[in-house]
Amino acid sequence: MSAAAHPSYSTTSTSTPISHRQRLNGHRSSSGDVARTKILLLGLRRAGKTSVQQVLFNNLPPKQTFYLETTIRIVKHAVDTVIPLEIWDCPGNVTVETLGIPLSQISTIIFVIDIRDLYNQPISKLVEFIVAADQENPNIGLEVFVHKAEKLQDDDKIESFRQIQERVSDRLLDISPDYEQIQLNFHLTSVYDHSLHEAFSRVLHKLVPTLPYLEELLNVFCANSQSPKAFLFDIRSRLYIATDASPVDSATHNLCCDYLLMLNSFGPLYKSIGPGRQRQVSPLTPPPSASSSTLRSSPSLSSSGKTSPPTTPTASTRDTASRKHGKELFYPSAATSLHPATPGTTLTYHLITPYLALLALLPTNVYEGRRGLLEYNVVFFREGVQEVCETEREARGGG
Ligand SMILES: Nc1nc2c(ncn2[C@@H]2O[C@H](COP(=O)(O)OP(=O)(O)OP(=O)(O)O)[C@@H](O)[C@H]2O)c(=O)[nH]1
Repeated sequence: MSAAAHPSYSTTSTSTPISHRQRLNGHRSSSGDVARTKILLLGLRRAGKTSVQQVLFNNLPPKQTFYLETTIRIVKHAVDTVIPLEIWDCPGNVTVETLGIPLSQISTIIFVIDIRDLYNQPISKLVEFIVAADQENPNIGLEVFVHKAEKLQDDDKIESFRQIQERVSDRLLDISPDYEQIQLNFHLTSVYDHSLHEAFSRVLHKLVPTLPYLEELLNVFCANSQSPKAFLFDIRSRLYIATDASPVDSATHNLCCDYLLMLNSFGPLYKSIGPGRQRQVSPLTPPPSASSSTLRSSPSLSSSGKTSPPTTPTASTRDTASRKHGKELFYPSAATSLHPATPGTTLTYHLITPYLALLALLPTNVYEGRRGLLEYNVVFFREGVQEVCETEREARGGG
């Protein structure tokens, strides 16, 4: 997707101590604008830290991570999503002492460990950070990405994953039996599949203070739209920020990720044709047209037994969105049919804020027959999310 359509993820180099700000899990960044939640990427040389950051937040194709140079000093990446993040890509030799700020200012440590590296060194370094974090900031999130997982066959993968967890836990227990209680989260990841996105999304969920409100908005949307699954995605990184209460199955998650990737790649082709004249985009399922007045006819698909006349999918969303976000916006909505056979499923995409999109599975008959009501529910959902984001921004001092 073109850089103009979304705020860019900027990079600054390290490393001045910055003032402490505990509220909302964030700390005012050195640029002075907004309190950013800090995430450290730690691990030995060549573990894959920069690859994780670049693939997620700079759209680097996984194969090109091969050409990344060694990180020699901390690089901070500002990422604007539902919460403002600052991701610190640290060199392999960084220690608690050379970090430049106390761990009390860090929200989460992600320790990246190569799955084939079962030896002493990475585990010692991880344990060193866990012990320091436990003393300085017991609330810190501790996440371990057991990375490059695609390199091993399934059985070896599971065995190595288990061994790494066991060794970390043994080393911690050698130091103190109290470490039995410590909350450490292990994830199998690879830049070559969706596991990295899924793992990082789960890390992010723990950092979003407004998550329960977003989940509730998604639950209401699903109930009123007969949707079996809906996600709120960060468009550019393709991380999901929240989902409804039904369980996430990887296949659905991966499908949504791939659809976003496709839209992001083709987005510029459909870009705005002029101020205030957004082009309707539904590349795979062209919408029937109708009056936007039908959008207001009933608040909920499920509460209406009748089929509403179909309506232009973005009649209201397009207007609201283009008013709010100006002419840079494109792709206000799109949809694709997943199973053409009846009853069929349709995957829909709706832009919610400049960074966030709603992706939802819908029965095709609902999508085709009750489009107006769907759009009505999207408008409610969008207003709710925008309000939550606004509150979050004000609390962090950015609004
Ligand atoms: N097979 C595989 N290789 C990966 C993966 N992620 C990263 N790599 C490779 O690992 C190597 C090191 O990646 P980097 O991202 O530079 O590692 P780093 O931890 O930032 O390294 P330093 O900057 O030296 O600390 C590169 O050749 C990447 O292509 C992965 O998921 N699978």
